[in-house]
Formats: sequence, structure tokens, C-alpha cells
Amino acid sequence: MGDDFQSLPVLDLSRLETDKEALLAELRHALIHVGFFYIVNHGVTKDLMDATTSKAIDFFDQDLDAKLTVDKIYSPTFLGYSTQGNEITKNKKDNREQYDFANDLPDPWSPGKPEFLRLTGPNLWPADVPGFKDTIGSFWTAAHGLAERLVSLTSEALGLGPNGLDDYVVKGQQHRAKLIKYPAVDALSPVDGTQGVGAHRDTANLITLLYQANMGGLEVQNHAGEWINAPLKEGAFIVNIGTGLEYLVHETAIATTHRVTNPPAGKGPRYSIAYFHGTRLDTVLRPANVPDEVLAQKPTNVVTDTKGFQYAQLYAEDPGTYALVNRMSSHRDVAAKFYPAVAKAHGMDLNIGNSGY
Ligand SMILES: O=C(O)CCC(=O)C(=O)O
Ligand SMILES: [Fe+2]
Repeated sequence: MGDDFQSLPVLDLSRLETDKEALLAELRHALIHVGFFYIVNHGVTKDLMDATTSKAIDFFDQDLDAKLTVDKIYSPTFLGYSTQGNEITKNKKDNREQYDFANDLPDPWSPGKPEFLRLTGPNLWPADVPGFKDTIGSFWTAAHGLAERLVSLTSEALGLGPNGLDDYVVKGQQHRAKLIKYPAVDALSPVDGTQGVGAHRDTANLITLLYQANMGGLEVQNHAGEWINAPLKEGAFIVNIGTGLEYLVHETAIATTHRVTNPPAGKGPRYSIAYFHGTRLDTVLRPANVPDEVLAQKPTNVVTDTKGFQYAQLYAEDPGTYALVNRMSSHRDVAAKFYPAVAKAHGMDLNIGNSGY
């Protein structure tokens, strides 16, 4: 066994009322040295998460034709359904189906305005899943509220005060989320392999909230390079850091590499739900003034399978275009339909697979 983390820390948010300073110290350690942690007593009810899981299952249980009526190909905002095996990570197919959604906002773009404005827009709601929109909307609202609390605590834990990260997010902006289904290997053909999602870091967001609905399967790479299981913890969310926060706090919160392997034969599909709290897209982003005593705690020698991230040089100067080209890279079919000129300007080949990470 290596000398880096062998399990993810568990943070109990109810301790905010009793011993906040100790909780903030644990959070600081988790941010700087792990990049992943469970949270319990977070205030999002098990009933809401059970209801959300049940709507996810209802959605994915529909016929393929019904799911294709809300395919991402109809959304310049890259919201809606992606079929099994539609995305590639590390040159291998990801064996998962996904439904992307967000807070429902109108499309603010019109010809002549910057193209990245089209990353904001309405959901593609399925017509035949009763109660889907209400339940999924309630989940989004709860996850958004929790993410705002966690960003404020993160800011405090890194010595920036509770509002130190506020200017990186616009109130009312769009934040994306998704429902994910990973088939068990006996529902796949042998050529599909067992990659649910390949090794990656979450790109450009501040934090991710992840809910493993019915089984584990997430693996996190510790900073010695070993893969650590993150088992299902009943009712808990897993929080991880995106490359956006990592950049904005001078790598004192670390965007750790992770992956998912498809469930073993006989286990049935795995469902997970992810919420990505983003940064603003409309202005240049400069890192915050993290105090020296926090900067001094930064780890050295972090081993990862995933170096850098695509188009990273664009992120600070033009986060909107950065976010757009990243989405386009993951969904080149959508890019070919709505953004051929942007693809050309950034030298993106639209005739190869959908590779984002
Ligand atoms: O499904 C999971 O547990 C992880 C998903 C994930 O890492 C992602 O979609 O970025
Ligand atoms: Fe991820």
C-alpha cells in the first residue's frame, strides 16, 4: 500500500453548528490533499434522491425511439440524451447512457452575439415520463443550494472568507447536471470493454456533486497513482473538485482523476446523478489571493493519468469559448450541426469520435 490516501474522507456538515473550525480544517485537508470527499447530513433528503433515481430509471427504461426524441442533436446547448457508447475517453468507448439537464433558461443568443451564449438554453424534457420535469427540477434546486453552501465553505477553508469565490459565479447562471446509466457487462458485448467512463478530471467547473444511486463503481486515483474504490455510502453525496476551482485557487484545491468501471455480470445497471457547479463564462478569470500559509500546504509530486486538459490555454482568457469547444469536442455531431465555423477556427476535426477529456 502506498502512503497516499486509501479512502475518501467523510465530512459531517451538521458539525457546522457545533465545531465549525475543526470541520473547516478537515475540509481544507480534503481539498488540498485528496480532491474528493463524502458529505453526510447535507440537508438533501433521501426521499428526494429516491424520487430522482426513480425518474432516472423511468427515463432510461423508455424505448430508444422515445429517448431519441430528446437527443442532444436538437440542442445547441448540449442538453438532452446521449446514447450508449456515444462518447470516447482516452481513445476507448464509454459504456453509459446520459441525460443532461440544467436550470431551464431561455436561449439568450441571436446572430451577431458571441457563440458561447448558446451554451445557455432550455432543457429537452421527455414527453412521456410523468412527473419527470418536477422531480428533476426539485433535484436541481436542492443540488444548487448545497453547491452554493459548499463553495462558500471551500472559500472559507482556503482562507478567502465565505464570499471569496462569489465573483466567479453569476447569480442565476446556468449550471448543468446529468442522469447516468452504466449497463452491467453482461448487457454489453465483449468488444465494448468495461469502461463506464475513462480516467478524467472534471473540466472547468468549481465543484461536482455526485450521487451513486444504487451501487459503487467510482474509482479515484490517489496522488501516488493508485486507484482507490469509492463505495456507495447510503444517502451521502461525493464532492469533487473541477479544473476551474483548481485554477482559481492556485491548485490549493485539486481536481483529482477518477473513472467508473461497468458493473459486473448479474448486478444490473448502475445509476448515478451528477451536478456540476460552474463558473461564469462571460469574463476573463484571474485566480484569487490565496494566503501564503495555505499556498505553502500545496502537495508536490501529484501522480495522475490525466495531464492538463484540452484547450486549457483558453480557459482563463475566454471561459465561454473554452466551455463551448469542450462541449463540441465531446459531441462532434452536435458541433457539426450548430458550430462548424467555431470548429474550423479552433482546428477541431468533426469527423472523429466524441472525445471530451
Ligand atoms: O458516474 C459516476 O459515478 C461518475 C461520473 C463522472 O465522473 C462524470 O460524468 O464526470
Ligand atoms: Fe467526472
